[in-house]
Amino acid sequence: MSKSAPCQLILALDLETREEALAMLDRLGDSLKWVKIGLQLFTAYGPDFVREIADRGYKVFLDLKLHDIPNTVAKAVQSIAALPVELLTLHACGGGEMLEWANRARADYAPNLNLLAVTVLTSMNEAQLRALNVNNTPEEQVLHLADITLKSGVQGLVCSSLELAPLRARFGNDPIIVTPGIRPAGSAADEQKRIMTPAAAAAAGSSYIVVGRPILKASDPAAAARSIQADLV
Ligand SMILES: O=c1ccn([C@@H]2O[C@H](COP(=O)(O)O)[C@@H](O)[C@H]2O)c(=O)[nH]1
Repeated sequence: MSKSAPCQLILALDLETREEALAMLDRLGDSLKWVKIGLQLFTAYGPDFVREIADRGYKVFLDLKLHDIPNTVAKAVQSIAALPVELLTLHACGGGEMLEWANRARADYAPNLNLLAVTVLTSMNEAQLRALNVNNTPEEQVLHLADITLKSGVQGLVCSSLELAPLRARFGNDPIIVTPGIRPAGSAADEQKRIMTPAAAAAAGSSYIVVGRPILKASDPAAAARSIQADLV
């Protein structure tokens, strides 16, 4: 088992406009290395926005959560291979075949890209899984989907920090594990249900924590980001 690298902060740049997003990055300064572009800004501004963020020197995590038939997902990965993206998400629920096709497209067209399979969304709890006829606990379901994902050859997982300990115990330090659902102590409750503090997530073995609103909505976003980063070392 290789030694785990230090946990890093990824900013979820979930804002309405390109101008707001760039102004936020200007406020946050140099210490931020990773930016996650999600559905909100990608659907508004597309590949040009991805290039613009990468041109500013950030590493880009493109969070599109692809979920379709294997051929369609593999072709999307092929298209994304032309972009300066380091991490890309797809849904583990698409199944092993979809994940294998996506990973083959990655290997053929973008060997430096890492794919991450989203297991159980951090906004979901056991009751919500039951409503979908999934009778596993979130932890059991994450481990089940992680087995399928890692057998497919995909490089990493997205899950909540609550599942880090059992995942690291089963799969070791090699898989990239990215954990959203990060809330500093004292944060107000919202739709994120499986949450952890930055320090606890880093200690539990997260490769990258993803943080959006606790930074974006802070009165001083740069101070909020600095305080989270200080908790990771
Ligand atoms: O299970 C998941 C997968 C992705 N996300 C994304 O992470 C950020 C979290 O933002 P916050 O404002 O810190 O809640 C957001 O972009 C989600 O799309 C997730 O939360 N959970």
